[in-house]
Amino acid sequence: DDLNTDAQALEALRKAVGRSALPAWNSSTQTCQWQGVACENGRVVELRLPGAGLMGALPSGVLGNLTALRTLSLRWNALTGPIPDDVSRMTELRAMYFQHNAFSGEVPAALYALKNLVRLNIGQNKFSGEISPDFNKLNRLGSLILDSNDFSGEIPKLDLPTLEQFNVSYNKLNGSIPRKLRKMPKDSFLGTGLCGGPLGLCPGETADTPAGSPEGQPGAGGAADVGGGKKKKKLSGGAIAGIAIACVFGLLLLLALIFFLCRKKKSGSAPRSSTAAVEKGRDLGMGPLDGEPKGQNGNGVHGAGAAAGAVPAAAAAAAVAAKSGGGSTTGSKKLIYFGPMAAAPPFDLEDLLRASAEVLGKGAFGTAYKAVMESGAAVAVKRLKDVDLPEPEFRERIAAIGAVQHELVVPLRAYYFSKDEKLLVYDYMSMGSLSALLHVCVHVTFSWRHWSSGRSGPPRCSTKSS
Ligand SMILES: Nc1ncnc2c1ncn2[C@@H]1O[C@H](COP(=O)(O)OP(=O)(O)OP(=O)(O)O)[C@@H](O)[C@H]1O
Repeated sequence: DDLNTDAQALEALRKAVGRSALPAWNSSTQTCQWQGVACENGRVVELRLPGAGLMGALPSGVLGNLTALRTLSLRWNALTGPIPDDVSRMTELRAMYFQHNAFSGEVPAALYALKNLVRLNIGQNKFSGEISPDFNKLNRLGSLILDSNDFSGEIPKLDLPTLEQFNVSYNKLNGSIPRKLRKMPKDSFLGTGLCGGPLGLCPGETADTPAGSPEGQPGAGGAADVGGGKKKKKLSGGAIAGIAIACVFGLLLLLALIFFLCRKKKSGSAPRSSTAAVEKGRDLGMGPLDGEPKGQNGNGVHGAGAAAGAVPAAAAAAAVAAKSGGGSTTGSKKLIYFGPMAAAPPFDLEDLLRASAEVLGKGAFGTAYKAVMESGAAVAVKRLKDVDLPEPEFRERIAAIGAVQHELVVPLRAYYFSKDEKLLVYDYMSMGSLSALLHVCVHVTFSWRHWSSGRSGPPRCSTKSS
């Protein structure tokens, strides 16, 4: 490997393709001074013969002897045939410019041995076959120009980290542009059947297909999947709206279900007591049996509208009791009377069931109702709550109360007992509550003049002034 060897190679090249084009190359002049030749350290390092009128096929075993060559430019000539295999010996080659010739055949495997190649331009020739993935071996390439040839098939996955210029335009290529090449401009791929990247979406590809996926997209012309990537489809706006509506609807349904279950649990967990019976009465549409006292001002005074909203509360309670099978222990489902009334009961349970009722007041042991029966007779019914005595004991205690006879004690006339319902029936006292009279009239509207005038009868209240 010396200049002499280089000179012989150049002379052989001239004879093969430039006999008429390179008359100045003769032995009378220094090799390094020949047209297009540049030397360095006694070796030919550059051969530039662009548009020199070279014709024919490159001879084998010639270029390979230029082992120090770094730049080989034979562009714009009429060179034909394949690139000879011995180019692999030009291991120092940095730049190869073969564009605008008529080279043909496949790119020889020998070319991929030129590891130092930075610029390779074999565009505008007649090269054919597929673009080899072996171009990846030329990992110093900054420029790879393959345009205007007869390359076919798909572009292989090329991963050339320093590649800045790439052109495969006007070849018979198809399929998807590989991921790493999609950054190249559109001009790099014109006149091909390629898709993706700067050329727009491939069939079946969506706008948000990640950069890593295109290699997996089917190419135009039914090309096979070359990358094994996965399609990732974006949800449409309609689908997102549908999902959102479904979520809201599902949430509402869930809330409704929870609400329903809570209510069911609440009603289901209530103890089977008079309170439960009241709730049952409500469920039966009997009205507010155990709410705020109606027709009463909170101190036991029956107001003008006392009867408003009257409901068959006691009757309802009794009915509930009867329905609940509460009389099972007695089997009678009857009112039990005391004293002389026991012989000739003025009304029975049925009458009480049909009576309309209004709440008089609530005490510690239950609620008192005024029950007015169809006959017009009125009684006060105390509906006991939380009294959980066995029937014999209850009867015994009530009998003791029923036996009390005193002019200052409201007589207990009858009672009803069942497991879930216990009613005490008293005479109805129509004069109102002493407590109310004391608290409202005495402190607020009691008239001393009225009192001192010596008029008879109870002091009257002025609801207006109170
Ligand atoms: N027999 C009756 N006639 C007229 N009104 C009555 C009668 N019994 C009770 N009331 C009215 O009903 C209110 C409540 O009576 P209730 O007996 O429930 O009160 P309480 O004695 O405080 O109750 P508890 O003994 O359960 O604590 C009374 O303040 C009164 O106004």
